Amino acid sequence: MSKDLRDDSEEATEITASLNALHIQKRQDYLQWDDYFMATAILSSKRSKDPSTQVGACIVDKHKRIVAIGYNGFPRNCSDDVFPWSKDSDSDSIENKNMYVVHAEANAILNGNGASLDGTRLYTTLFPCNECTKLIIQSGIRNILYISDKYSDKPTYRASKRMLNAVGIIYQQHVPTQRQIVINFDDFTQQQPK
Ligand SMILES: Nc1ccn([C@H]2C[C@H](O)[C@@H](COP(=O)(O)O)O2)c(=O)n1
Ligand SMILES: [Zn+2]
Repeated sequence: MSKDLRDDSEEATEITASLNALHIQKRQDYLQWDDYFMATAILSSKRSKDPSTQVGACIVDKHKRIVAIGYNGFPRNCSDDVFPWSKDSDSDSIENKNMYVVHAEANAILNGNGASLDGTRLYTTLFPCNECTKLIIQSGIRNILYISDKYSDKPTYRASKRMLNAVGIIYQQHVPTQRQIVINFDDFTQQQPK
């Protein structure tokens, strides 16, 4: 390497070091988009009252804008304290929660406030069932990212994949770029001016 080039690269390193010291370089550990949207779905799932499985969903348009969020729960005005959370009784029983729960994906689609969902991506913490898949297809969602596929052997979920494959909606398991995201309210309440 010529002396001039070495001098230049040394100077660049020094400038980077000075900028780092002044904290005016952009942060490197910011959330990646897919992690951000899936984390939003996870945060939404925390609102669910279902004692066994909490599901969250987040719908994002092509401009990376969140257009809707949802989680699994009973329909509006069907009290969480009156309707049953059990699924022990047989599936046809009116004491089975599945008679009443609106799935996270369905709630997200319904929460879209009438905005077109054409060409959007769905981030969901659990693979969509066949009923939600019908809504996903009809609403124009084109991609699905999910975390868990724990019910993949059930006919309901096999039917989902059959429909998704038939219409060419792409689904893939989300691979996070960071293992965890910690939310600590104290980080903000104790923030000082810099
Ligand atoms: N893709 C899905 C699948 C299920 N849900 C909801 C429906 C129930 O509230 C709960 C599953 O309960 P489990 O059978 O595990 O006791 O999750 C959903 O919202 N989206
Ligand atoms: Zn569903």
